[in-house]
Amino acid sequence: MSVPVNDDAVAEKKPSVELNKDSNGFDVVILKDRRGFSAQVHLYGGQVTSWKNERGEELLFMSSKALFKPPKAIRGGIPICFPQFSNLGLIEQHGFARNSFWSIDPDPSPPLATSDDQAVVDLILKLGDEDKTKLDKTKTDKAKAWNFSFEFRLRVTLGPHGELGLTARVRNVDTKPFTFMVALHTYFSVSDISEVRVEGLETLDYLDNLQNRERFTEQGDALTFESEVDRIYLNAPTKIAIIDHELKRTFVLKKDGFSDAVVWNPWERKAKAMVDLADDEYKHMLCVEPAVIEKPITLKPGEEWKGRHKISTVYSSYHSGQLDPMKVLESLGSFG
Ligand SMILES: O=P(O)(O)OC[C@H]1O[C@@H](O)[C@H](O)[C@@H](O)[C@@H]1O
Repeated sequence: MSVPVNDDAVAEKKPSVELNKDSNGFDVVILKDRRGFSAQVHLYGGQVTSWKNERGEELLFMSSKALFKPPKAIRGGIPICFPQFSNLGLIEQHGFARNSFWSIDPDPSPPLATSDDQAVVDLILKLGDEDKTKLDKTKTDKAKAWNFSFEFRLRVTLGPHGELGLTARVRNVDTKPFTFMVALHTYFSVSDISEVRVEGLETLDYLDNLQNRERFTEQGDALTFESEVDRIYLNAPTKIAIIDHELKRTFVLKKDGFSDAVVWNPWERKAKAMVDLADDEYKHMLCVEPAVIEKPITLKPGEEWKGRHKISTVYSSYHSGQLDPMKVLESLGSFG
């Protein structure tokens, strides 16, 4: 059941999209839908940094200590890991997309678009032959180790029911093949990590980043959290649900083109060691990230890869114990 809205008020509003500046002077795109949902996308990182519902409540987690200081990545929202995940390669941790300045994509035109039921922005990060020299100067030596001409297009959409959609497309415009990993490192805002469970990953195999990426099989009914978790779930299904008992709110994730899903919470000790996360903030965040890690993608010249990530919220009157834990995903069958 979604939160009731006044249909007359909804009919009067139109979706909107505009380019603006944040308080640090960074370029941001603000999307608004008819119901009062909104999203903010920073051109720095091509990163969604806010997604709010019609009551103005933030649905993504953003650290109170996030640094808006390039080349540091912004801690929260949806950073993009590309062309490498974590330290699984020669270049910097999680790649360079999250600390590069993206542009508004002039193709398709117009790049900031609205229709009756959605607001859209198209961003691009590219490295063509003519850009290589320019980008090389701004990149660390490590990033130069992945030196191919590519175009990464990101479409961010705020849909008719406030759902947030990200479509990622990577095209090889080089003369040589290249291989990459990618993750949409989504930080969800949760009431209290101890009150949250994740459904959809039961019985899957995962690589445990805390144990030298050894392979295990998930045993439990659903994932719950009582200590640090850092796992790459392999061949993850299309739908995953994050159920927040305290808020009676479920995030429904639908993905396409991303074979894996990362689940991460740093917990107390690691949070304390992170300069851009307050000590207690690990309690209010959970990362669930559509990703391609175990089997990286190779594109020949001219080829393109596409992946989609769509998130929506469902509010329900159930609370812990009232609903069969295995049935939440099934009961969300109408999600398109
Ligand atoms: O601190 P970073 O580079 O943003 O990474 C945060 C976390 O990102 C997760 O996706 C990884 O699985 C973790 O291992 C990592 O610690």
